Amino acid sequence: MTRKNVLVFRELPDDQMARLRAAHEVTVANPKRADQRKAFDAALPTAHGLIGASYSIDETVLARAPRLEAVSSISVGVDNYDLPALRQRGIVLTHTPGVLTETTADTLFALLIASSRRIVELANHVRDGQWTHNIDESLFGWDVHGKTVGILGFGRIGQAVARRAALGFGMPVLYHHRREVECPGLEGHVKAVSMEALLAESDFIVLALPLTEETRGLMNASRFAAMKRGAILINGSRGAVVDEEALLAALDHGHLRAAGLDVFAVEPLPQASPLRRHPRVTALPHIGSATHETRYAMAVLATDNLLQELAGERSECRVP
Ligand SMILES: NC(=O)c1ccc[n+]([C@@H]2O[C@H](COP(=O)([O-])OP(=O)(O)OC[C@H]3O[C@@H](n4cnc5c(N)ncnc54)[C@H](O)[C@@H]3O)[C@@H](O)[C@H]2O)c1
Ligand SMILES: O=C(O)[C@H](O)CO
Repeated sequence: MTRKNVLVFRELPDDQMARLRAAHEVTVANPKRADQRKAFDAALPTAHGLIGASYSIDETVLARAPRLEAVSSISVGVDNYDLPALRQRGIVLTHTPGVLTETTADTLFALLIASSRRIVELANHVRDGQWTHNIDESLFGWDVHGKTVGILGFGRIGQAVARRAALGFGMPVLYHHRREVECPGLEGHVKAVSMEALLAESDFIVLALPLTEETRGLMNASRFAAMKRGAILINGSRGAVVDEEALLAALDHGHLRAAGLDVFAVEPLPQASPLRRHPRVTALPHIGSATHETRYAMAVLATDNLLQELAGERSECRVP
């Protein structure tokens, strides 16, 4: 088989680097690091395959990559790729659905519990030496079990959150989708409703949507106003699905009780962002899938995808 040129943004686990090197010529260069930018720019014009995550691949990058055949994203979200530009050039894009579903759902459920039971705030209370007498009700949290959770983005991750909520915590689950979704094992626990009903009836709203032109800014001031008073927002999709200023206003007016956020419009979250220190925001550094096991599984799948595509085979993880 012809050896091709593969550009890797960041070192993969050793065994996956070895698989790539056995088949192809490999360059490692991270376009986001100033000290590696030159190497990236030098390798791009001859690259047949790219593999990595969270770097924006648009027309300006593609114009400098005339030999590119396949891009393997180590993520399920593909909002940082210019899909029409890739399609127009006949470049295949693959991603890593499925292998991160359960871990990401764990993270979102952890955020949900932490936000409602004030876990981070109260752990800091102990750490800061403030636990000098029994806490009073000013530090009580709110129940999770039995409350209603509304899920926007009822795909793999949304349904995995629903399973945790319904089967583990006795929570009725609402979702809003273009069509009714079959959920084996969850019959009687989940209900498809209108967007209005989901906003009005949910104690928690969990976002597990892709970022698209349709979902950008979906959670805006009027949707926050339509949410139940005292509800909690959990965002595990992409930051830009939420209007962050409107979210801050809804928290400050007291209409929303809290927010648990794994993703932000700008990442890393800028030092000046009020979301960093807001007393009712639990902010995580985009760790939905960040466990040793899951990141390894994502690297293996992304390597499989690229090796298949460069060998002229069709991977099962092509982005349609
Ligand atoms: N926080 C993290 O680290 C992390 C990890 C993995 C995925 N994600 C995000 O989660 C997203 C979902 O991943 P998934 O594997 O569950 O994808 P998926 O495709 O299985 O699910 C997404 C669901 O959203 C639905 N949807 C799309 N547009 C909608 C709209 N306007 N209104 C209502 N529903 C809509 C789709 O029909 C689909 O059912 C990814 O695209 C990514 O952005 C984040
Ligand atoms: O989309 C994904 O897979 C996660 O957000 C990691 O980038």
